Amino acid sequence: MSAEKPAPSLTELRQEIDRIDEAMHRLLMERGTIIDRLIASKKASKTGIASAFRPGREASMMKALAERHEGLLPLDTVESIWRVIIGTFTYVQSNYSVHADISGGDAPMRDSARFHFGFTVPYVTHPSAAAVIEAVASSGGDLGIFRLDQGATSGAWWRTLADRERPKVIARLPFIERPDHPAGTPVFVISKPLVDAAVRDVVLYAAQFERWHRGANEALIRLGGEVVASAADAHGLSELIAVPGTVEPAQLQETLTKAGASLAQLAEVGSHAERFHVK
Ligand SMILES: C=C(O[C@@H]1C=C(C(=O)O)C=C[C@H]1O)C(=O)O
Repeated sequence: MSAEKPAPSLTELRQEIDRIDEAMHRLLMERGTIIDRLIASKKASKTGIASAFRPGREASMMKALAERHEGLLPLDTVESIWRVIIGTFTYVQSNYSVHADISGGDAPMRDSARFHFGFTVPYVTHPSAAAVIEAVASSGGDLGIFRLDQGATSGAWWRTLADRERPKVIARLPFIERPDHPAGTPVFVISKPLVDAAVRDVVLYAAQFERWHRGANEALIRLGGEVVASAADAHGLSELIAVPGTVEPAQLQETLTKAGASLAQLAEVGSHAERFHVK
């Protein structure tokens, strides 16, 4: 009969945890030592350091994290830890605030901001998407967040992003989509234009129609696109349309026109990374 190995003592297990915690903390501090070089490199880039946020890089890091993850630690936990790390590392490169539209309630927006950017980054509330857009437009390098599923009363907020210098949508959160996400309210992130640092897997357009046709919906879906939001106003019907970045504006215009919609105006209002789902 072989003697059973005695169970490790609590003291031994705690020593093991202390060793791992110290190693993790030292690695995080080491990650921090890269910041000065990151700042210098971004200052030299075309986009500059006004906003250090690089949404394409973040989306691919979050996707890699979800694909790599295994074991008993919930994905919610590792995702939130890395969101805080990344949001804070972006903040220490160049301070920013997150402006949130709380017209649909503060709690889901606060959860989203804290989950995706942490507690070090200031959270500033506003009564509407329009107010968030203006706050970002007059800031140095702040971010704004608002819900995709705005009520009809919020109007066609996306139209105010159309001019070249205006803020643009740069990300859609959460990066890792799944049922029961702990901060899963779908939100757009806006910032001043990121020039060549924007990710263009999905491109968003403000489209103004004199007349819409149901067939245009199906034609849009065949292109891999969708209507994200719509609002009727004095100018007719205004839609926020998302299409894959590979679709040229002329192709989008032709597709909608051929399907019977009478398009008066089409303007790009931002772009974001390809959406990523896990079960
Ligand atoms: C570090 C960078 O800056 C930001 C912070 C990131 C991070 O902490 O990993 C990733 C992307 C950027 O939004 C970077 O551009 O690589």
